[in-house]
Amino acid sequence: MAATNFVEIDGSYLEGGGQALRNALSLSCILGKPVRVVNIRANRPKPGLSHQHMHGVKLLRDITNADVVGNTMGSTKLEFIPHTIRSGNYRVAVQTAASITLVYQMALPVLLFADGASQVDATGGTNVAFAPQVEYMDEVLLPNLLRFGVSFELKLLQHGFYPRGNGRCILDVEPVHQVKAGQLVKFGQLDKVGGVAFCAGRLPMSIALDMQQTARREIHRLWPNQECNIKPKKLTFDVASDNGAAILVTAHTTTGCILGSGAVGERKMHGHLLGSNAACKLTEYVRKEICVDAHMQDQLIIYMALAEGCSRMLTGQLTKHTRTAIHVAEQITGVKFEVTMENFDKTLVTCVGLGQLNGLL
Ligand SMILES: Nc1ncnc2c1ncn2[C@@H]1O[C@H](COP(=O)(O)OP(=O)(O)OP(=O)(O)O)[C@@H](O)[C@H]1O
Repeated sequence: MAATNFVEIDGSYLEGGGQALRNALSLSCILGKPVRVVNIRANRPKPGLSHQHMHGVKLLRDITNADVVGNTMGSTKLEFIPHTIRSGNYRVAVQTAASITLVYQMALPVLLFADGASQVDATGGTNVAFAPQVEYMDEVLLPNLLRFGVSFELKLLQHGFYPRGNGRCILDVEPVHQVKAGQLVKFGQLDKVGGVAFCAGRLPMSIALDMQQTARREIHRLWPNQECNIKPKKLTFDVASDNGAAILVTAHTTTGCILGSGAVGERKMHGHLLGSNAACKLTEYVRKEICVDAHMQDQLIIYMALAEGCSRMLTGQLTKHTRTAIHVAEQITGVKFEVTMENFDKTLVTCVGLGQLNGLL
């Protein structure tokens, strides 16, 4: 039997987190290229695969009927040989608070290249630290992806927080013929500030109000007359049974840019700190007049690499996550990203994508 020709990705490069694995496997499925990822999450306190990554790998294995070696807890090496992408209804049951959105981050680009509509019903964490909150995926990622001709529908049925999880979402994805090049370079002017500040379980409504009011004060300190519609909420028991608190603040510009900034409460819930953290980051983006926020940067790289034509995004300084995503995308797709400093704190990222066609439609 002929030896498999793997593209080898070093998971310890730059950020050294799970995102290199997620991007590598998504691209592997879309391009039909076997990949081997070594040194997985080498820069994390507990290196190797954790629940979220294992569930993500299993989901991509199911979607592409892949041959997989090394998908075990703590594994630092994985070999993945994908076959044809199949549309369908998939279920991911994470028993911990591992992030549902990170599992979706892996599956969404792949399902765009399937032969029909798909659904992924997932349980796990919906609002956890170091991952996009479900609200961010819906209110920030979705409108940014619409610029690339990509859409999805996300239903949040149950919130899930650290440590128990138990959240549940359903993601519906329609396939595309091709991803379009996205243009995210004109900031225009700040139009609206919105968002949500919520708490759940035994936490009092005062925490949600604290987050909302502190965030609003921070926005008004810079722009006293700015409309600022952050909704405070106490979630009802039927949609959130455990204690949890989180905020997402969004800025919408006159040219249609949407930037987001969030914070999730951990053991001690200080509403004013969560509110000011989220709002301060957002005001920094708006003051710089960038079109793509610090977390959206790395999440758009895979779409820029796959798109037909030249995509451009104007953002702040590149994060390590973004530089890692660029490195992985360049290695697997062969496309080249160009990064130019516009100012000392603004960066223009350009990429002529692969123009990957969905051969199954
Ligand atoms: N507050 C946030 N809002 C939106 N997206 C976020 C936020 N925090 C992290 N992310 C995104 O979540 C992803 C995390 O990637 P990372 O490689 O750190 O994950 P991981 O290694 O799987 O997790 P871990 O940090 O547990 O090792 C990145 O795409 C990052 O942009």
